[in-house]
Amino acid sequence: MRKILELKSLTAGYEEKVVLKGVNLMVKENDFLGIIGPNGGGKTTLLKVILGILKPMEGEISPDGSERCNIGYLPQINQIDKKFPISVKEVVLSGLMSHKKIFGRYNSDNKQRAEELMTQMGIIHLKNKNIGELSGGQMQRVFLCRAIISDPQLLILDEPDTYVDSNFEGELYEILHQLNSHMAIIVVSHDVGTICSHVKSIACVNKTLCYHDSNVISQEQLKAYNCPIDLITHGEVPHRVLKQHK
Ligand SMILES: Nc1ncnc2c1ncn2[C@@H]1O[C@H](COP(=O)(O)OP(=O)(O)OP(=O)(O)O)[C@@H](O)[C@H]1O
Repeated sequence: MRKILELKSLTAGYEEKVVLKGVNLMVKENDFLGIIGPNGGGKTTLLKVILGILKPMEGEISPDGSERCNIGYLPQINQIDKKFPISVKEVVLSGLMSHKKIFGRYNSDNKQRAEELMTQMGIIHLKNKNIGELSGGQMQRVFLCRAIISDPQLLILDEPDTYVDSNFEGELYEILHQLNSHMAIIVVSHDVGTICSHVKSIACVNKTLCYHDSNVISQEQLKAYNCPIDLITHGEVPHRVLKQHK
């Protein structure tokens, strides 16, 4: 499997504050990696480094600069300015912004692809609405269309299950599995049970990164993670084993 991104001995943070230290991670085509970790553990910071928004303090990211693979990104919905006057259709097409000339127009193929994606996500009837008029779940679908319209090599989703009802959650992971046949996926989620039942590998991020080349993590392995977490497993045993009541 071809490598599309690698982080080596990476340290990253903000001004004097070190958030991530000694992080090593390799992403290969068709990987489906789930990132879990406590609040403030550094998951979003890791995504910012991968996206090239945040420069590492130390370490190496390869390929870098203009060589970086094409990345589609679904941000946390609460980070989006809902007052910005832009229609659903324009948001979806804006995922192609870096692929067209400045002031260039979207061509008919671009518009057709946007319509296909909006139909697939069940939001075609909203295409002329202003983004600020949508519910959180509808907005998730719009931004997912935007993230995949350029057919990226790597798709990154930051908490895609927020605002999403259980019907669409099933559909969402079905769509992600289809996309995973031709793109690598990294998904950050607090819904550990859901994420672990869909991904192929897991990274626990809490200042350092512990990588598990499987979607099963034992309690022993979680000790390295250094924070309380449910036991995640699949098959004969329940998906979550919660602590006993005292
Ligand atoms: N722009 C910033 N400037 C300074 N500190 C920041 C900045 N962004 C995040 N931090 C700090 O970095 C640490 C890691 O934040 P980050 O957002 O990466 O965590 P996270 O694992 O994504 O958390 P959550 O699960 O709450 O989304 C936190 O202590 C946070 O306060």
